[in-house]
Formats: sequence, structure tokens, C-alpha cells
Amino acid sequence: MNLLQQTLANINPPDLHCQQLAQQRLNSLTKPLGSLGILEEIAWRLAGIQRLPLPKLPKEKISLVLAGDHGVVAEGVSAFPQEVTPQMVLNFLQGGAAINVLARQAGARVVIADFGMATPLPHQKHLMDCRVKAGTDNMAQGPAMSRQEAVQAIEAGITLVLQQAKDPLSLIGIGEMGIGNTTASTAILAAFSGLPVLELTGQGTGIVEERRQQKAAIIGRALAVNRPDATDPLDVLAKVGGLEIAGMVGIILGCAGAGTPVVIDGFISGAAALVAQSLAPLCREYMFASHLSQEPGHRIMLEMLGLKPILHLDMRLGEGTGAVLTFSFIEAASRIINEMATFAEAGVSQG
Ligand SMILES: O=C(O)c1ccc[n+]([C@@H]2O[C@H](COP(=O)([O-])O)[C@@H](O)[C@H]2O)c1
Ligand SMILES: Cc1cc2nc[nH]c2cc1C
Repeated sequence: MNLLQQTLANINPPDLHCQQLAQQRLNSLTKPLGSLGILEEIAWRLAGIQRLPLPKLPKEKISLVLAGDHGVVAEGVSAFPQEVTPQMVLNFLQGGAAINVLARQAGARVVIADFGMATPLPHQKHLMDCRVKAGTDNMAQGPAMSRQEAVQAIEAGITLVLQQAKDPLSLIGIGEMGIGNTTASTAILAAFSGLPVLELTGQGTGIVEERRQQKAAIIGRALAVNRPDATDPLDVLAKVGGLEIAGMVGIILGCAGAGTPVVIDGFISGAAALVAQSLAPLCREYMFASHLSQEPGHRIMLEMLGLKPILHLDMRLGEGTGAVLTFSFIEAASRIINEMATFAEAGVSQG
């Protein structure tokens, strides 16, 4: 068995008994029933994931940020040039990007990995080398990558979880950097949903309406040229996906296999989540959706995943920024269930 198959075989449902015990405790705490809304749902879901009636605060918070390039940028689908991918990776390594600031705020460690930028950076001590190839091929003309390359990138993502999150009580956030990756993510969503491409296509880094329509036409062409099989997630990922997207699929599967909660970020990690769910439906139980991105397809993606976004901040940055912002809400939910007094303990009358 290869690492992907082993990981898929390791994914179990969360512990329902621990979930129920957590729900009972939440109902006994000094507040009207259900009045802490989504925080309560986070607390009982975390109990099921950690297999503990009382979930623990994360031992370590980690933001895994994956970089990759996209051959389809040759079609003019992004507002920015491809060289921005390595330039931003250097910015991440120097601590000056939004993800660095928000991770410092959240007390999280940031890990940056190159899954296949078009031009590799000269050796950087703190950059993980998970390169599969020098960017994907142009999906408007043929498959973005081979099936083997997609599996290699997924397995590199699984390995990253095994190396970086040894304690299952860690909390993992995922994020990405890749000029052109909203095009790949939209194609993945269109392949799985069958919805009209124009409805799913957004502005990405900031293209104007005319270029958004051209971007939708290019995604339509990529789907027509490649004919991805929606019943075969690896086929969809290889034909119209991306290397960093495949890496995030691996991280999600790796976290689900290890029983570690994983927070997905915006539209691109959502596309990875769709592929992961399609490979292993149970892995959605280990995911938290951090925020609702401004990309129009993101709401549909989250509905397909059955996940509720915790934050609505009109963000569309990526990098894992929404995911790390959500860490404090997950910690807050864990504190609530552990630290609040019950009606009996506080001598408060129940309604
Ligand atoms: O996270 C999101 O929802 C999101 C929405 C739009 C753009 N992005 C980021 O912008 C880049 C992709 O945009 P584009 O226009 O080049 O496809 C990539 O680096 C993403 O991290 C991210
Ligand atoms: C500057 C910049 C920063 C980003 N971070 C994630 N995607 C990005 C795209 C651009 C263009």
C-alpha cells in the first residue's frame, strides 16, 4: 500500500460518544441552551475529533502555507504576474506578509513549503522542499499534471503533517500562494458541481469584469479539453488542479488520518477540501471552515462540504490568513466547555 492508500484506510469517524458527552456538558453550563451558537458546535466537534469528552486546548498551532505555480497564467487569467509567487514566498520567509502578522497574533508557527513554483528560489534554510515539478502545465491545452504527479504532491502533503504535527492535539491551518490558482480552484468546483462556470468565476487577485468573463471562457475550455471525471477525484485534481492544491489535499487527509483538526482557509483550500472529501467523505468531520471568501464559488463549495464558515470578513487574500484568525475561536470554544460553571455549581436556577 502506498502512503495515500494507507492514510485513506486510517480515517475513522470522530468519537460520537465523546461528542454526546460534550453536548450534555454544554447544555449544563450557565447560559440559555445553545446561546453560544457556533462556539458550542466547535466545542462538541472538537471533543469528537480529539476523542475526549472535554476537548483540550491545542498543544501547538501551525499554519502550513503551500506555494505552487500554474501554467494557465499564460492565458492572462490573473491580475498579477507569475513572479509574484516566489516574491511572496520570500516575504513569508522574512516575516512581512499578512500571514506572518496574523500568525504572530494567533501564537501560531508558520511553515512554508514549495510544492512547485515555476522558478525555484535559491536555497532557503526555512523553506520546505516538496517540489514535484516547475509549475503545472497549461490546463487550457491539456492536463495540468499527470495522475502520478498529483499523487506525489498529495503524499508530500501527508508527509508534511507527519513531520510537523507529531502531536494529534495540534491545530493545523492551511493556506497557499500561487498566482493563477483561483482559475484551477474554479475548474475543480465546476467539475464537481456541474454548475455554470461564469457563476463560479470571481475576480481572484482583482481582474475587471471583461477579464473575468475571459477567465470563465478559459476554464470552460480547460474542462472541454480535459473532460475531468467527477467520479474520480484524482482525475479532476490532475487535469485541472494545482500542485499546492494537491499538497493541501494531502494535509487534510493526513490530519483526518491522525485525528487532528484542520482549519481550511478560503477558495483555494476549499477546492482542496472538495477533492479530499471526494476521496474520503469522513475527512470533512475533521475540518473547520474559517471564513467566507469573496470568491463567488466559495459559498457553494462550503455548502457542498456541509461546513459553516465561522467568520465573515470580506477577505480574499489566501495565505492561510482566515484559518489562523479562526484559531482563537477554536481555543475560545475549548475554554468555554472546560472553564464555565454548570447551573448546579453556580447555584443558578434553570428555566
Ligand atoms: O483565499 C481566497 O479566497 C483567495 C481569493 C482570491 C485570491 N487569492 C490569492 O490570490 C492568488 C490567486 O489569485 P489569481 O487571481 O492569481 O488566481 C493566490 O495566491 C491566492 O492565495 C485567495
Ligand atoms: C501581493 C499578493 C499577495 C498574495 N497573497 C496571496 N496571494 C497573493 C497575491 C498577491 C498579488
